[in-house]
Amino acid sequence: MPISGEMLIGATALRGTDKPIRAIEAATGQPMEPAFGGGTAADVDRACSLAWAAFDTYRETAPEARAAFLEACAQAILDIGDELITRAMAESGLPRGRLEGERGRTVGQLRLFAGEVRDGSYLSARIDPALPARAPLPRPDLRLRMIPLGPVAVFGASNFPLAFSVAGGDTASALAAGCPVVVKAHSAHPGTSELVGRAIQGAVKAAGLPEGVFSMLFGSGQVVGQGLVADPRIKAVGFTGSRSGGTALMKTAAARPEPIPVYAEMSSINPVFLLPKAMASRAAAIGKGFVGSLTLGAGQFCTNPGLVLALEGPDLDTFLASATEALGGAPAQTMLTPGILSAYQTGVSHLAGNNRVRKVASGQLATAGTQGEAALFETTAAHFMDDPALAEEVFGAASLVIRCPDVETMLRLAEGLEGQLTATIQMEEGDVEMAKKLLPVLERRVGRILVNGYPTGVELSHAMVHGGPYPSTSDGRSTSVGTMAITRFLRPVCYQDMPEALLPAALRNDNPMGLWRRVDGALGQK
Ligand SMILES: NC(=O)C1=CN([C@@H]2O[C@H](COP(=O)(O)OP(=O)(O)OC[C@H]3O[C@@H](n4cnc5c(N)ncnc54)[C@H](O)[C@@H]3O)[C@@H](O)[C@H]2O)C=CC1
Ligand SMILES: O=C(O)CCC(=O)C(=O)O
Repeated sequence: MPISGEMLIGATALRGTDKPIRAIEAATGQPMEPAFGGGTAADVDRACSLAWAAFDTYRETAPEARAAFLEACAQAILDIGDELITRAMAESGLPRGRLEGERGRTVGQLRLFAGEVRDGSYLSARIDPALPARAPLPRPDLRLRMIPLGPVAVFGASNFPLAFSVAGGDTASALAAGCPVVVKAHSAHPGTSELVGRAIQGAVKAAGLPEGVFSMLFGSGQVVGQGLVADPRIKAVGFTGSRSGGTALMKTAAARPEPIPVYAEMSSINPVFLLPKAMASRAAAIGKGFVGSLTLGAGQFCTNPGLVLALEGPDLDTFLASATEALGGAPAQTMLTPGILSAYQTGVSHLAGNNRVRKVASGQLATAGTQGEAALFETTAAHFMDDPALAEEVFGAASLVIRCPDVETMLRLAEGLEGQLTATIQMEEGDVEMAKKLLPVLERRVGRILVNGYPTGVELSHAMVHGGPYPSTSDGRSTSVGTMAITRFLRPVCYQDMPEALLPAALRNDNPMGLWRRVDGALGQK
């Protein structure tokens, strides 16, 4: 499929007339063909108008039709073939194996949501039958179902050009909920975005759905990004990126005459707690495993383990020696964009230049100006507490180890952390008492707590939480990965004393959708 540089607005493809964007080949730093015309305010208006026009029809599609559409999107992405992988490799610098895996995850996500739509439990159907004889007052007939919020603006992420981008988790969950989607493609991978966008556009057409179910725009954060979030027909926002970008969108959304929810995944340093018995039994193995997670994808994961907390002592020295050795074998890696590389280098040089921080180890030296070198630093708990800048995310393969004098200090540091996507505990049976103290603190701070693993690599499943308190996300009440993500784009409506003829299928007496429903408080399939 030739990449044209056009935006996709409903069923049409057109060239934006605002400042053009070119992808930069990540490995060489050279601009790539073609140029992608940027969207204007008029393009935003057209995409939002089509999305709004599509909403009432799309939201009432039968479960089977919507599920089949999601599966058709997945198949259409696979049908692009190797061109998708080679273009994504060029634009992102990520290796083939990673992108093939990411494509599998993207497709798997769409299929998982197809299953969720068929299952129907997300509708949360509840029926409280009327109690006309209740004294002192009769109870009316009350029925609840979840309905979709409306068109959703989705911002593609730079670091996952497939799984968190045009057809990524936010798009999949919004479409599953019954919301049309307008994507602002990330300028780092416009060609990949166009290929995926055309696959979705084709699936919309083949399913006979209204064209406004999906649009995709290129352009600037100011015109297209802000324009979408301010548009009155957009009713929710999904975003993965920087804290400054996410908080700017939160402000715009909150300042609208009708404020809307923003689900922004932003910065997280994902603390790893190394408990004493685990360190006594396997400090060297933990050091090696940690470096594997730290350097995955050049560290460009929001789940990257950027902070390690451990007790002072010889086991910590063993951990550091092992991590140093593993880092010595870690090649420098191409980073996603010149901007992300330069932000990473600035973050690393701030740590290196901080006289309260010591550089422990480095990865192999860069062989090209587009590569980032991994780095490991250490400091003391006292210095960490004194200098809030040390808790800021350095997006890339850099991490800071905190030497804690005792368990109480480790707990105090945990208590002082900002909201995080994940926290990891490395522990053995003998660490249970300490872990019990840590757990309530972490529950208040993070979205996913894992034991004896590493935080990078999020599973697609029903119980997954990929979210967390601010600033890891703008709204810690939900997840961006896993089927629970559908709830972000839904709200409840209650139908009181509604005649059967007006009730949605989910709430009719004969339960034509065969849903599990809560009838008079009891869950059952009736
Ligand atoms: N924690 C995480 O998951 C991630 C964090 N980042 C961080 O973000 C930095 C920059 O990377 P990007 O991916 O380019 O993120 P970014 O936040 O700069 O951009 C993401 C998207 O939001 C838009 N945008 C940014 N600021 C905006 C604003 N004020 N108004 C409207 N739209 C706006 C951009 O045009 C782009 O489409 C990285 O160096 C890293 O620190 C990046 C990717 C993932
Ligand atoms: O760890 C993962 O698989 C997901 C990471 C992520 O969501 C991100 O980097 O934006």
